[in-house]
Amino acid sequence: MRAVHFGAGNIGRGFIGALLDQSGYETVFVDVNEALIDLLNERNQYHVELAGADSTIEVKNVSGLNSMKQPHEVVEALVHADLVTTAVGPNILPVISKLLAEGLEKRMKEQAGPLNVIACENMIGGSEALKQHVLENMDESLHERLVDLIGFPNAAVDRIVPDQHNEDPLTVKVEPYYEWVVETPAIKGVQPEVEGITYVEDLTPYIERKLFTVNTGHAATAYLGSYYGHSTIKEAMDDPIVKEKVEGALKETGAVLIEKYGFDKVQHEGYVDKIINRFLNPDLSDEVTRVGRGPIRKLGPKDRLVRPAVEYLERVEEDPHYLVEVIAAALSYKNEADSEAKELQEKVLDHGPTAAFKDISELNANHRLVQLVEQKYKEMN
Ligand SMILES: NC(=O)C1=CN([C@@H]2O[C@H](COP(=O)(O)OP(=O)(O)OC[C@H]3O[C@@H](n4cnc5c(N)ncnc54)[C@H](O)[C@@H]3O)[C@@H](O)[C@H]2O)C=CC1
Ligand SMILES: O=P(O)(O)OC[C@H]1O[C@](O)(CO)[C@@H](O)[C@@H]1O
Repeated sequence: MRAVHFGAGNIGRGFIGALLDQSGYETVFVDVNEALIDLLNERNQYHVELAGADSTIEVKNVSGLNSMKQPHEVVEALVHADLVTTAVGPNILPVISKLLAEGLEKRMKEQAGPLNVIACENMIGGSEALKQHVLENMDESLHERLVDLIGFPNAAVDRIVPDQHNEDPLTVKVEPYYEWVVETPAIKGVQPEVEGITYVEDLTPYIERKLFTVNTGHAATAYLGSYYGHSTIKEAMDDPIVKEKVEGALKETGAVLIEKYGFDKVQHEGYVDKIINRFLNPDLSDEVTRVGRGPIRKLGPKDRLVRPAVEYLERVEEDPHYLVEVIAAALSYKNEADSEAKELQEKVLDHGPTAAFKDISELNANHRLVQLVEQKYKEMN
């Protein structure tokens, strides 16, 4: 079996690639990082270290293609693939969709077999969004065929893989925990057999529970951590002021999730505790700059901060004080090395924090959340 995976980064190598190998796939990584691609082709294998577990996984049967220099080879690989996965980041999905559309078009002309494309990104509806980008890059006469033959099942992926510099650039250190959930209704043909995938009928509760707990908690730690002068997630969580506020934010998202999906309160509290312990893993050093990367995306209407805060106002009918503070910290977040953080601070400077937040969150000026954030931002700056 052959898999084509876009993005040979932390999650690509440290999570998806490892499971594909364990499931018997030969994996072709497609990336723009020439050094990584060259090394993958030189060695055809790499190591995944499980942090704190003193164990290493050898990942074999891998190779690489440079999408900038070898677009024709990528198209050919897509024609013969049994599965396509991505872990490139939400903002890169439109970028890879052009080549993906070309490959799928050729595949549909040369063979009629169905195929599934699974976007493994931190976003709601990632595969569906990729499908829309692919359709935009494909002649309309082929749309019906694509919809019939190519499945884009949405997925939720959870494994913390910090940025890292290892002696061997292919080696990647990951936390032992992982969860990969894929929804079944959109699958075409045979359900891909991948060890570690949990298939579910309805992904919504899983992706929302994950995004509004792991990712809200992580983002809260990053933005509050940065506000209080910390540089790593562990350092931030060791600060009782930050920890109390992160736990408060997760109580608010928990209240939304419990009300919305009927989760058991005690079980959900156990899930939150487990996640906070994952943030505290002493064998992983995660920078607040990685976890806080892309603050404009993270302040978006459907993402981990604004969406649960809006739903808290609607469902719990109280003010989400902790989430408001996290949002105000996110609006205050500065990092010259992060293009979105720079753009955010330019927006705040040019238009003021309230107009910047209103624009990014797509909320009306008179929305209660906008008013609360405006007030909190003033107190904090
Ligand atoms: N790192 C983590 O702990 C987790 C990350 N995720 C999600 O996984 C996705 C990837 O994140 P990471 O692996 O951490 O990022 P990363 O930056 O380590 O990897 C992204 C890879 O995509 C490659 N890339 C960029 N442009 C490309 C293009 N046009 N074509 C092909 N490849 C391209 C980059 O060169 C890089 O190797 C994101 O959506 C993230 O939210 C999800 C769960 C955990
Ligand atoms: O990858 P993103 O969406 O920029 O956000 C970083 C988040 O992704 C993760 O790497 C994995 O869920 C978390 O560590 C963090 O919450």
